[in-house]
Amino acid sequence: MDNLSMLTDLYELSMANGYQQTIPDEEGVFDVFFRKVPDKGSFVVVAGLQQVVEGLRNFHFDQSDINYLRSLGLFKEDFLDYLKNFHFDCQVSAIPEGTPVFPREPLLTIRGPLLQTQLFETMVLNLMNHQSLIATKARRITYAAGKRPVMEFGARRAQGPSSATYGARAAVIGGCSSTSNVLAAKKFGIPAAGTMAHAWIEAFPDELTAFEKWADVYPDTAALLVDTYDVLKSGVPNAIKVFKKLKASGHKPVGIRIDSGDITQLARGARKLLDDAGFPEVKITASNALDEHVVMSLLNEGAPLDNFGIGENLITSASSPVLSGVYKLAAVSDGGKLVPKIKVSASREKVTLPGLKQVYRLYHHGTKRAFADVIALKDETLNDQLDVVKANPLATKRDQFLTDFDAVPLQEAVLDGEKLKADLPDVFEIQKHSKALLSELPSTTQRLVNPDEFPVYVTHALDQMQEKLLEAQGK
Ligand SMILES: Nc1ncnc2c1ncn2[C@@H]1O[C@H](COP(=O)(O)OP(=O)(O)OP(=O)(O)O)[C@@H](O)[C@H]1O
Ligand SMILES: O=P(O)(O)OC[C@H]1O[C@H](OP(=O)(O)OP(=O)(O)O)[C@H](O)[C@@H]1O
Ligand SMILES: O=C(O)c1cccnc1
Repeated sequence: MDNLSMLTDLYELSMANGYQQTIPDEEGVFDVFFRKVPDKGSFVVVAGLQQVVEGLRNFHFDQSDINYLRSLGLFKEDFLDYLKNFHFDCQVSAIPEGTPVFPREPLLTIRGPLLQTQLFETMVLNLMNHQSLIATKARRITYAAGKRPVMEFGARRAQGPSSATYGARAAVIGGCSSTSNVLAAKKFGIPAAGTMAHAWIEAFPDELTAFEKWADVYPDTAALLVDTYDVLKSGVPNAIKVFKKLKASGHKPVGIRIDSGDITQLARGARKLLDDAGFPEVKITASNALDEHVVMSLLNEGAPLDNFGIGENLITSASSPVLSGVYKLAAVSDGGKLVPKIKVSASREKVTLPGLKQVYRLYHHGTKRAFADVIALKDETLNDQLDVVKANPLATKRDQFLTDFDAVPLQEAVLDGEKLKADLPDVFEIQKHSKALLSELPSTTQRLVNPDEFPVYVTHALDQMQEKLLEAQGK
């Protein structure tokens, strides 16, 4: 990945320069979390950690960066020297990619020299907000598609090259099976997949010739686009002619793609024509501005579809295009001792959780059925008789008592300085991990429309720490 150190908001550098002149030796702890799930869903599929780790390990400023920063006339030479000789010296712990996570949970925590930790905010949020957003959207779409593979087709509509490429990675984490984006396929070991465009059909004198020429070039992988002229009167009958020839010469016909019109009606008609011609194995792919709702609607209508190709609505998360993850200070050292901190806000909902923390997923004892998450102080041990408080300050009946559970910590150590402390699995391993954890959530939490909220609690100790800090602020 490119060096992203300069992809920062100016105020991070201004603060870091200021810390160096005022409290140069203090330590800081920052948490990444979000408050609102896109698309009124109940969870986010967290993603982007691998790029965060690469970004942090590769964090440096070259001479041209230093020259530019000097030209702003804001920074002391000592600070520019510090940046020039930058040496990453923080500890990072994080919830692994692919994990379904909930509002207010610390997804990633960075502890280290305050002026360093401050510098990472923009880059970390940029990477995690984007990939988590697209992984979450992809999970919604692939959930709607059930077992039918979804190909990611969005590169042409993504908001720029990096969104196309890292978006394809996130799409696979969220359940897509392949991508048309060759750069992403190469970079992340994703199967590269695709069919043909209307241009190919239009480039030949007629549709049948176009299909025949394609089949000559790709006899074993031909998936023919059948909607350039008329799906049922021309596209599918011509495809069948070509499939018959392919079969006669020992090849296996693969599929057709429908990219316009009423997909259910057209897929039904196409399926009948293919079956009647002796091609029940030929697969039907649908595309054309699909999203989770259209996919669900097509399948509810009984459309005989085998695959989906999905671009713009997936790669831009068009229906809900922002994940507002934040990076908030949880503690600062004072003379060597960490002091928990909160951000006090006019809105009670926005008050942050102080201190070093861990998130636990709670399972009914001896089962794989998750029923709640608990955010605790890092040095707490959770016993099996647990008084907790709902993490959402606006919730009613906040106090709860939990028992008879197994608690699994979610955050794990990832970096100690530049030293990697955790495995960074490949995208399909992450996808597998994600599916396994999703299957542990209640089905009512998993559904797309009006899902049940999954309870997230904080321990009494954490709640009390927050209350004390609020009182100290006169709140
Ligand atoms: N049976 C269906 N149920 C629900 N939505 C459908 C169905 N068939 C198609 N759609 C979706 O309806 C939307 C509009 O379809 P429409 O056929 O009007 O597309 P279009 O883009 O206007 O067609 P064209 O590509 O020919 O210009 C697309 O998102 C498409 O995926
Ligand atoms: O609709 P999406 O989910 O983004 O899927 C990708 C679309 O990209 C291609 O169309 P193209 O960009 O050539 O234009 P079109 O919309 O006119 O078919 C393809 O035929 C799909 O329709
Ligand atoms: O291969 C395809 O069919 C494809 C790729 C990108 C966009 N639309 C379609």
